[in-house]
Amino acid sequence: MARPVTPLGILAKTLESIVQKIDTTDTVLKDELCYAYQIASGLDPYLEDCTTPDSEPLRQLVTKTQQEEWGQNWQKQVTEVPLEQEMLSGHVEGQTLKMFVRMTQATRILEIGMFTGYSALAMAEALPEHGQVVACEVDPYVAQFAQHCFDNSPHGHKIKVKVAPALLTMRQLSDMGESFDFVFIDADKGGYIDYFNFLLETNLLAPNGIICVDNTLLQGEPYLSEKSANGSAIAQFNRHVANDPRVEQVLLPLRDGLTIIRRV
Ligand SMILES: C[S@@+](CC[C@H](N)C(=O)[O-])C[C@H]1O[C@@H](n2cnc3c(N)ncnc32)[C@H](O)[C@@H]1O
Repeated sequence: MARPVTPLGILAKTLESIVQKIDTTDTVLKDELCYAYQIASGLDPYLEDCTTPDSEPLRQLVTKTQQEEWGQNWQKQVTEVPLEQEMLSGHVEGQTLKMFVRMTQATRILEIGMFTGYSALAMAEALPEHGQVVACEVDPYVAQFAQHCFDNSPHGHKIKVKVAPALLTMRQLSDMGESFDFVFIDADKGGYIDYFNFLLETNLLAPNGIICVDNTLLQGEPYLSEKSANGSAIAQFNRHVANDPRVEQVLLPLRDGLTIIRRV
């Protein structure tokens, strides 16, 4: 069972715990807490319900990702980095990315951080036949896992996987004169500022290109006083983008935060 990894999911879980524990004769307080819990816990299922369902290959990819023993894989050194099922972005975010690709009519997509390939495949589904997703992933095992899932989809052939640290792949792509009209950043949080700067300072982001960045709310940490290393990295990234006159951006409270960025 996946643990909550979004500000809303954590809020709902916390309210649930309070509602279960509260021992009071104050029925007004109890009713208010139950109301707050219902509002918080009902939102995600409602969003899921009102959003176009995933394709069968995406559903199978999710199930396969949930069934994999990621903790054991890391202990047994099957994977080179620690991975967990919660990394997968999921239905509403996947459909959002797919919608953005259609809206921007992007044909060249760069993904930085692929994991089992959920977001790469969701975006590929929105591409025309000649479109391409170049997906950067540092871990060879999960890259192969994703490739098996892509092979089960009629859109999988549009995805080209590059197994290496993303910045290395980005340098190679830039040297080859490649550029992308849609970029999804969803890898190591400490690398976000470098990825962002590199995209803006090279030809890699096409002149009217869009960058989408995941986890920019990182479980609420950027606006809370206690931060993990990833929380601090995201807080710094968000400040960096907000202070950068080269871009305009909006941080959407979708799942764990999704920032949309364009050059001005
Ligand atoms: C949050 S997951 C990506 C989830 C995926 N985009 C999705 O929506 O399902 C982050 C992935 O980035 C990969 N990663 C971490 N650091 C990286 C790096 N420096 N270069 C490339 N990939 C990296 C991790 O191995 C992991 O698979």
